[in-house]
Amino acid sequence: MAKSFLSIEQLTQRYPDGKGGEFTVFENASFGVEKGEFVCILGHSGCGKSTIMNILAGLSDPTSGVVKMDGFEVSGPSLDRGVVFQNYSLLPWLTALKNVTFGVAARFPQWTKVKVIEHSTAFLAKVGLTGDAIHRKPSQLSGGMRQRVSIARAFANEPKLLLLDEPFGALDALTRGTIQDELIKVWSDTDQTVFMITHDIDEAILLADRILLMTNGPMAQVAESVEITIPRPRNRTQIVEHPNYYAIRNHLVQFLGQRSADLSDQTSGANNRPVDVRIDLTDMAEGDDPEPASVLRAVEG
Ligand SMILES: Nc1ncnc2c1ncn2[C@@H]1O[C@H](COP(=O)(O)OP(=O)(O)OP(=O)(O)O)[C@@H](O)[C@H]1O
Repeated sequence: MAKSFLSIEQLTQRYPDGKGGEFTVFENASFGVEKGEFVCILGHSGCGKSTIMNILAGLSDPTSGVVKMDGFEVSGPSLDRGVVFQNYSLLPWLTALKNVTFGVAARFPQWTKVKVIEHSTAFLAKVGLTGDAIHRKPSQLSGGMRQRVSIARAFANEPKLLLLDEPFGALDALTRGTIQDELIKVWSDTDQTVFMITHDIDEAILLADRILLMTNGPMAQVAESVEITIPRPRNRTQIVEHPNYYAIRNHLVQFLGQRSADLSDQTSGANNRPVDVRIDLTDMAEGDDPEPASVLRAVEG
């Protein structure tokens, strides 16, 4: 099997349990992400999503296992991997524009100052920030605007991989919807590879090419990789009318409501890969029996 652009190989994370022993967050987790893919990861609180993201970012080392990007082992943070956290993490003493140019100038040291500003301004505009707003400091911006700056900053650096850790978690539903649309727009313009943590099933279906489902911890597993068989461009109001929408949604709800617990705390094999799940009602002829078994094709990955 050809190696993926991002290859997570037999990742194990154990932590001290506070009683002299240790507990295993996940063991031998293995999966891949292809170049240009948008992958979301869903799972209950504490299953290890942020731990995986921190390892992918190079911010922490796993107990064992490796992550390879473009064939090279990830170790330590790098401008090749951009991270957007829920809490914005902007530099408070710099304006929105300077928060973006700061990273762009470091990423592209050969660029002129004018080019850095043009590039950064263009990315801020992609997320709806123009005019006076880009010269304000984070404390003078709303939460939604700050998160737009974070997203613009991350994309403007053109990292090979963008890691988004619940980037919309702190936003109200309306702002969240607008910024999700902007995120899709920037992503489709740039063809970045994105790995995103979310707790929101509908957000994941709207944004992702594929959703990874984690069982509950300890000993969590990335149990399934669910393909989102809904064509792009997707629109939040029309997507719900697609025949696959509720079939996929019900599958995810069922996993998180039941199977994530049923499958939890199981010892895992040496190479613990998710099962590929493809749900597509559109390739059924009219009059076919819409039994889940006939539309749900699970293939060992
Ligand atoms: N540095 C650490 N030391 C000890 N235990 C840790 C450490 N970091 C995380 N954990 C534990 O590892 C497990 C996984 O944590 P993690 O934050 O990755 O989960 P998560 O799926 O991202 O949760 P949430 O959705 O609530 O953010 C939890 O039980 C957590 O308490």
